[in-house]
Amino acid sequence: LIKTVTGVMACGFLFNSALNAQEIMLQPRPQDMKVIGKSLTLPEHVQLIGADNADTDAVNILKDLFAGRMAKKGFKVIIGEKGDKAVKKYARLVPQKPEAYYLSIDDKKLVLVGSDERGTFYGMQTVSQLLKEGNLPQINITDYPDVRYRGVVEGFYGKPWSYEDRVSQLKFYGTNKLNTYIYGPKNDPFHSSPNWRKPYPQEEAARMAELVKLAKSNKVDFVWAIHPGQDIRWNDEDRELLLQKFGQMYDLGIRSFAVFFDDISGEGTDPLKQAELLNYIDNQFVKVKKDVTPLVMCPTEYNKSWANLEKGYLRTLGEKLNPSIQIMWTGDRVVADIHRDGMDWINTQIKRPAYIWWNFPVTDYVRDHLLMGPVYGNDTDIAQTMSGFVANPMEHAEASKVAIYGVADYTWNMEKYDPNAAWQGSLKAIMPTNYEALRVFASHNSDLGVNGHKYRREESVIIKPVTERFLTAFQSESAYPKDDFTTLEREFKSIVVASDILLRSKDNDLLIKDINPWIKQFGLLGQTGAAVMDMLRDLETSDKESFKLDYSLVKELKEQMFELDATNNINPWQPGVKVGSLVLVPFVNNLYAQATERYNKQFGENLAVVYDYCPHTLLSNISQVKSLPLQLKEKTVSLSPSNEVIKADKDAFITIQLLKATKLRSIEFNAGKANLLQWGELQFTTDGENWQALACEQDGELLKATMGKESVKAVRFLNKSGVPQEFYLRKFTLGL
Ligand SMILES: OCC1=N[C@H]2[C@@H](O1)O[C@H](CO)[C@@H](O)[C@@H]2O
Repeated sequence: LIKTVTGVMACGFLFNSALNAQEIMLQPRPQDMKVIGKSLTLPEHVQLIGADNADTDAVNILKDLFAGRMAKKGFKVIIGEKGDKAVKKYARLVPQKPEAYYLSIDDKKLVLVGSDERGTFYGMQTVSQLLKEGNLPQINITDYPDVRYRGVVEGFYGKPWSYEDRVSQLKFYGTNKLNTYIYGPKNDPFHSSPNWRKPYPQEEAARMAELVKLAKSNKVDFVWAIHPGQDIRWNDEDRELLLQKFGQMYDLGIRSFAVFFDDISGEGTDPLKQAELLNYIDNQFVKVKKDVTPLVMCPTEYNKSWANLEKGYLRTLGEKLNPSIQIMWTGDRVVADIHRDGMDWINTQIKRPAYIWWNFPVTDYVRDHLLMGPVYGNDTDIAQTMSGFVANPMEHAEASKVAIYGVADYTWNMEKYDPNAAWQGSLKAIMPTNYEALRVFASHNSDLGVNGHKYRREESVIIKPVTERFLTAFQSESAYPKDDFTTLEREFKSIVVASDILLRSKDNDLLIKDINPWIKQFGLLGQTGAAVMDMLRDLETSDKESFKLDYSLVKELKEQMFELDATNNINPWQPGVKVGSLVLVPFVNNLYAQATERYNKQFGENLAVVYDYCPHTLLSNISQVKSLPLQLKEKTVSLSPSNEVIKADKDAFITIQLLKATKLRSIEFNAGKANLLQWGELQFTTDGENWQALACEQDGELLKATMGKESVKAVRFLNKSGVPQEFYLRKFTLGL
C-alpha cells in the first residue's frame, strides 16, 4: 500500500514527501525496486507512446488507469516490448528472461518495457497497484519471475469449481502474475475414465471456450488435463481417441495439455506404455501444432514415499520421456512441503527439473476443515530446481485465494518471500473492507486436524500459549493470571464480532456464501468460549445460580455446534463443519469439563460433564491407513475414507475397536472392488482375542454384514489372500 503523506505544491505536481521502498507493498514482491523521488499526483494529460505496438491487454489496462487524461501532449507514457522502436533506448535495461519488465517513473515520464508481452502485462499490473492510492511514486523497478510455470491445478476430488469460480480465479491470476491454470477436476466425467474419450456436450464446450479466452487476456495458460489411466487400453484405438479429444480441446482454443496418471491401478500404471503414449502425443500433436506449450504429465508414483526404485518406474520415465515433457511431483509424500534434498533426489531420477504439484490448500481428505492460514514450509532456495509450481486448492474457490496469493508471491520472488506479509496481503485483497474480521476467522481456521497424510498446519498461534498457561494454572488450583483471563475473554468476543461482521459483509459474496456454515460455527465457538469464561467467573464469586445458568448456556451452544456439524457439508468422506479444531475447541472443552468438575466438588453437585472426543480406536498395519481419523456421529463411528489407492500387504488388517463391547445395528465396508471377498474377509470379536467371519451380503462394491445378537468389541477387515492387494477405502462404518 502507498501511504500518502501531507503534500507540498511544487512545479505543477503535488509532491508528497519521499516514500521509502519498504513502505510500498507490491504483490508479488518485485526483484528490485528503488524509490527515486517524491510521489507525484496523477498528471492531467498523458501522452501515450508505443501503445499501438505494445501488448494489447497491457494497453487496455493503461487506458483504463488514465481514462480521461489522454492527450497529444503531456506526461509521457512509453510502453512496449524489447524490439519495439518506441522503447529501443531502454531495451538493455530489461532482464533477458521470460515475463520480465523494466518500469521507471519520474516527473517527466513513465517507461514500461517488457521482455515479452507477458512482461509488459505484468509491469502494467504493477503500475495499477502503484496508482491505487491516487498518486505516482517516482520509482525504478526491474522485475522477473523466479519460477517459469506458476499457478493452480484444479486437481481435487469433490465438487468441481463453478464457472463463476473459474472466472474469478483467472482474473485473480492475472492480477497476481500467475501464468498457469491446470484444469483437472477428478469428478469431471469428461476428464477421467471412462468418458475422457467423449467430447464435451455443446454447452460445456462453449463455457470452456469462454474460460480459455478469459485466461488468454489474463496471460494465463489454460492447461487442459486428461486422466485416462484407470481404463486406458494400450492400443491404437485408445491412442487415437485421446489425440482426437486433444484435437477437440484445441478447437476450443486450448493451447496447453497435460496427461495425469495419478491414483490409478492396473495396466495403466506401466511406465514404458505411459512414456510411449506421451512421446507419441508430443511428436504427433504438440510438435505438429507449433503453438502448443510443452506437455505436462503427472506420474503414478508422484511422491517419494511411493517410489519403487527396484521397479524403476521413475527412472524409466526419466530415460524415455522426451526432454521437453514436464513431470509433476508432490514431494516426499502425497501432502508435503517442498525441500531442497527432495528436489535434488527427484530431479536425478527424472533427469529434468520437476514440476511441483503442491497439495495445499486442498482439503478433499479433510473436507470438514478450511485451510486459510499462511503459505509456509517450502524452502526458499529451490527456484532453480523446479520448472513449475502449482497449488492444488480446496473445492472452496474463493477461500483458496488466501493460499494462492501466497503461492504467487513465493513463486515470483522466492528468496524474499515472507509468509505472514503475504497472508495479511491476501486477506486485504479478498476482503478489502472487513479484512480484520477475516483475519480473526482465518487465524483460527488453518489446521486440518488428524488426517491420513499426517500433514498439519499452525493455528491460533497468538492465543495458543495463553490457553496452555491458563489451563495449567487453572488445573493447579492456583489463581489463574487475570490478564490471561481478559485476553481469552476478549478473543472469544472478537470471534463473535468477526463472525457477525463476516455474515453481513458485502466484500465478497462468493466467499461468504461458500463458507457460511463455517462462519456460523465460528460464531457459536466464540459464544461458547465466552460462556465458559463466565462459568469461571461464577466459580470465583461462588455464584451457584449464575454458574448453573452459564453451564446450561454452554451445554445448549455445544449442542447447536454438534447439530450444525451434523447437518451441513454432508458428504461420504469427512462430513461436517470444523473450526478452531487445533487449539480453541480442545481448550474450551477442557476448561468446561474442569470448571464443571470443580463446581461439582465445591458444591457437592453432579452436573454432567460431556466430552466431545471419539472414545473408539483405529488399529491397522497399513501405513496409508493407520493415521486416518475415526469420525463419531450421533449413531455411527466411521473410518475417514481416502482418495488414494491403498496398497495392502498380505495379512494387512484394518480394525475399529470400540471402547466397550456393543450390540451393533450395522457393519458396512466398501473397498471399491466387487471381487473383495475373493481375497478379503470381514470379521468380528466379542473379546478382542477370538475372531469370527461375518456373513455378508454384497451390494455392488458395498459389503453389508448380517448382524447377530452378540455384543461386538471390534470389527476388522483382513487381507487373507497371502499376497499384496490394491483397493480403495470408500467406507468402513459401524452403526451403534
Ligand atoms: O497427482 C497428485 C495427486 N493426485 C491426488 C493426490 O495428489 O492427492 C490430492 C490430495 O488428496 C488429490 O486432490 C489429488 O487428486
